[in-house]
Amino acid sequence: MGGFFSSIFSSVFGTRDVRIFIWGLDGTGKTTILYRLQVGEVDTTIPTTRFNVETVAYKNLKFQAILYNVKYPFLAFMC
Ligand SMILES: Nc1nc2c(ncn2[C@@H]2O[C@H](COP(=O)(O)OP(=O)(O)OP(=O)(O)O)[C@@H](O)[C@H]2O)c(=O)[nH]1
Ligand SMILES: [Mg+2]
Repeated sequence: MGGFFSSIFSSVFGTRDVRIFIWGLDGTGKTTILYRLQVGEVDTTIPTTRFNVETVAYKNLKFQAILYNVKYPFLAFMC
């Protein structure tokens, strides 16, 4: 799934600066999507606790991504 979405992002966003919110259960490919855009192939990922925010530069696209693991209560995301 990570590979699929990284292809979609690169073709849709063009040159605009955007902020995206990616949410899903653990192990569903959220971090892989970003790493595929940043470094290409992805060997291993470290599970994210609650959420993390990353700035990604890919070709002429720069965006900020918030990765949120929905197994944690939403209030934990706000803290
Ligand atoms: N086969 C396959 N494996 C994938 C794909 N995307 C991710 N994975 C694998 O699924 C596992 C979990 O991917 P992550 O990107 O760490 O998942 P995550 O959603 O960030 O997980 P948390 O950080 O725990 O919330 C890794 O071993 C990835 O290599 C995909 O499109 N195809
Ligand atoms: Mg992750």
